[in-house]
Amino acid sequence: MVVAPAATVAFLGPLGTFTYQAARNYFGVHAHYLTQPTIEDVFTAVEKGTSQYGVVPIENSSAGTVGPTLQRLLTSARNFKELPNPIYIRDQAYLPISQCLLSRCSSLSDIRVVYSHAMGFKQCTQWLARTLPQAEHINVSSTARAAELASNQPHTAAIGSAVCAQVFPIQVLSRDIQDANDNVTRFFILSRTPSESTGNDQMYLSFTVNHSQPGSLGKALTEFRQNQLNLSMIDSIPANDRPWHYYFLVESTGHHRDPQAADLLCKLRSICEEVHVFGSYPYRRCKTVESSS
Ligand SMILES: O=C(O)C(=O)C[C@]1(C(=O)O)C=C[C@@H](O)C=C1
Repeated sequence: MVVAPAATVAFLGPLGTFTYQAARNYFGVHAHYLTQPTIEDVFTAVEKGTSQYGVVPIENSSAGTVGPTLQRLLTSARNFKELPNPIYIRDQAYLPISQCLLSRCSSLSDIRVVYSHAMGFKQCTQWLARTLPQAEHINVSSTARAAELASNQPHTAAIGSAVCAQVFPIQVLSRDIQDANDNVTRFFILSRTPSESTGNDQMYLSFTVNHSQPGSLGKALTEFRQNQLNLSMIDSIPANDRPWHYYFLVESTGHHRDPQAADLLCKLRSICEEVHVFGSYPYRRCKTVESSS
């Protein structure tokens, strides 16, 4: 019997991050997990072939898009031709997020410093202002890294998952401290091979336009409507080599190899600059507290 080798999966570490939980839910217990210090390193591991797959957060239902993921997607698009192995987004996964306050302190009044990932702080802004107004906030690379730091230092706490209390010597002081009831993060699954069309997909792409031409962005977006493709997300990132020039990152229905989407891409290439497809992936509906009630 030939046993298929376990998939290798790079994720934002250390163990205990929400990204790790999303990766475990998606790839299961038998995959080989490779912890990475930053989101950028997850991309690099897939590009270099150190890992078959990568898992990165893309957006949170209350705190919005994850800047480092957008930025790194764009870097890989701009270096596409030089990359030995271009990467594709090939699937997506959702994870409900319950943020906890984790600490070695037994009382909230002993806490002077709180560590977390920027997205963790954003999700708990009101709770922190109400409960720990005295505490300094320090951004670190992930919520589990925050828990690791707080587990080694007195008078500190971390915002992160309850899972961190199983990984580091730290206790859960408060649970569900996020401001929104329905708190969900969406993750992209990266690989060096694109996915096949399923007939019900979404795709993610970037382009830039001639900013001196009035209506150039409007014209590009109208093409999606004319091809019956429904837009679900649009972000803009400043081009660091051209002040006041932007890249637009757009998600819509469709698979880039389907006729309607291929026709759209053809039109976009004729009216926009630097059109790049990051990949297509099956459309998945996210179950929220609201939609299930
Ligand atoms: O720091 C973590 O635990 C992560 O997995 C990153 C991340 C994010 O970037 O959004 C993932 C889910 C939560 O929204 C908070 C943080």
